[in-house]
Amino acid sequence: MGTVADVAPIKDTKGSLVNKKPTVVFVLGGPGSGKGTQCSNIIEHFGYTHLSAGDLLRAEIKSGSENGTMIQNMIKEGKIVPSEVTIKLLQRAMEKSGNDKFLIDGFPRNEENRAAFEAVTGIEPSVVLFFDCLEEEMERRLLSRNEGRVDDNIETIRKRFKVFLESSIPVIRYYESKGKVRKIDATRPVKEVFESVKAIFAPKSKQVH
Ligand SMILES: Nc1ncnc2c1ncn2[C@@H]1O[C@H](COP(=O)(O)OP(=O)(O)O)[C@@H](O)[C@H]1O
Ligand SMILES: Nc1ccn([C@H]2C[C@H](O)[C@@H](COP(=O)(O)OP(=O)(O)O)O2)c(=O)n1
Ligand SMILES: [Mg+2]
Repeated sequence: MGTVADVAPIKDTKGSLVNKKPTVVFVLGGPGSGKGTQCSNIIEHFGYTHLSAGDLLRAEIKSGSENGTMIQNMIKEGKIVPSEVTIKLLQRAMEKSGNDKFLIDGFPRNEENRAAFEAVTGIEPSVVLFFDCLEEEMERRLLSRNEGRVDDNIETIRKRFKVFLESSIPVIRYYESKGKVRKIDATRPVKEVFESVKAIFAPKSKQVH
């Protein structure tokens, strides 16, 4: 018990999916905890499609969509965009990928995100990764991320930390109560964090000790 392989969809002898629902792993953790970095590592090794809710929202702003200004303003304030917008983007990206295994990064970020995703898609995550990182380390990382993001400034970062504690931690607690959370000490260097991540994804028979 405990690895993602243990809860992947069941296949029959010809390899067809018996359970047609996609496998979803939610990747959670505070801003700057390393979600995106570790997702890039995971997709290289384990055949998942990485969907970052934040990246999808930023692409929606760039595309000139009618929701663009609202999304931009909310991101700048560190607030969470209404679920219907984010879920639509996630669903579209899932369909477009053609894959049936997804790492959904930065979602669900509040109870509304969580309940709406489950109601709309009928999908529950197999596992929830929680990158647990010290706030001062996350702050250091965000201030040197250098991606030109409107929300990587100290004022917005403080607001994002507050939203994380007030709205996202309860989602993690919810999944903890269902035994789905795999907590990883994310304050360590990237390679060390990935070693812990690998142990969660690799089937036990293939784990290298
Ligand atoms: N374990 C780590 N140690 C030091 N820096 C890291 C680590 N993981 C990620 N970073 C760096 O910190 C910044 C935030 O990482 P990122 O993966 O974007 O986090 P998140 O998606 O959780 O906000 C990036 O500049 C990234 O290169
Ligand atoms: N489920 C989500 C995910 C992100 N957002 C918005 C609000 C977040 O502060 C920003 C940035 O999210 P993103 O996951 O890219 O940020 P970090 O990688 O945690 O630094 O996007 C959202 O409204 N709803
Ligand atoms: Mg990210």
